[in-house]
Amino acid sequence: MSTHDASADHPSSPVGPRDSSRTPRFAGPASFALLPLLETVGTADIAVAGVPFDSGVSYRPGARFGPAHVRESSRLLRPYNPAQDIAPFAVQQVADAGDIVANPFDLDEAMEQVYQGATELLTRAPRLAVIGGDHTIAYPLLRAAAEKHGPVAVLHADAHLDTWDTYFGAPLTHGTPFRRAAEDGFIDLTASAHLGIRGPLYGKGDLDDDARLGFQITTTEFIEEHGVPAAISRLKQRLAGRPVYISVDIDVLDPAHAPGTGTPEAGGLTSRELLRIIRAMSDQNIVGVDVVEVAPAYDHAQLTGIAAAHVLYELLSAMGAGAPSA
Ligand SMILES: N=C(N)NCCCC(=O)O
Ligand SMILES: [Zn+2]
Ligand SMILES: [Zn+2]
Repeated sequence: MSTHDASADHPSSPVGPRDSSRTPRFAGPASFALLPLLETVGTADIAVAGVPFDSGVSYRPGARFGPAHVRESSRLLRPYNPAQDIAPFAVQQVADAGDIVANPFDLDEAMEQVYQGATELLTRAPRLAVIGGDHTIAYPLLRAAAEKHGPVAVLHADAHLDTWDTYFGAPLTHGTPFRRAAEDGFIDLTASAHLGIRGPLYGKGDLDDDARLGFQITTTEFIEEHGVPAAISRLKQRLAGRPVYISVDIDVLDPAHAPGTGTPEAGGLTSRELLRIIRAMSDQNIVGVDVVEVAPAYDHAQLTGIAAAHVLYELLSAMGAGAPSA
């Protein structure tokens, strides 16, 4: 066990998480992984930001409490990740930027606030790791990412396509962000993929619409049939060489692994499968990530919060190992 931060011996190296061998990890406020606040370190390589917003949901509400729950569930994370042989908070400065505020009563204004908030944060940290919030927030986050990098290859892990058209006539909901982002040119549709798709649809046409947009689908059945390594090489072939944005809807996991979510679907990935797939993305140029749809009111024993915290930790590790973002 290390008894000090990465920063203690090397003042110029990144400021690491609060040292939980000196201050109990259950004491004090919960930033993500007990990381320093962005306002303390000024600038960072990656800013972790919450977006407590769930006015886009079609079923169970509550993802507005996701950021606080994932932070609270992340206290046990340790500084060294043996699975990727990396200390993600020592090789890069990661800091918690707090929450981007979004109007819960005006979805259009909220989307603008998330876009502006992300854009402003990108002046202080070149890459963002966002905790949702419902999946609607991927739209303004992709807008901000595309403005910086051009259309991004999206790796979208989710039980749902999220390329539906409208709900009750509303164009922006948590079931539609990738359709809107595709229409607006934020996504490189020659290199984007859904992972973990399963469950009932409104009709076969949902798949036709999605295919017409240009996404590749790796279903849960594909993983069951061919295994995780085959899924990984399929995804890598698809993404290769592009700036990659990874959006993880926690409902990609089976409800046994992540019950605390708004639209759960049986038959999902295990957290072990998802973590392994994320690790394999460490050779990609990951320019931004989000982990969304954690709804703590439906969680038990922090199962979903801990899964989401580990997913984000693995993403941050992969970003630390991967190609530069610029
Ligand atoms: N993005 C998430 N989690 N769910 C979308 C579900 C859309 C529906 O109610 O059909
Ligand atoms: Zn989903
Ligand atoms: Zn989703």
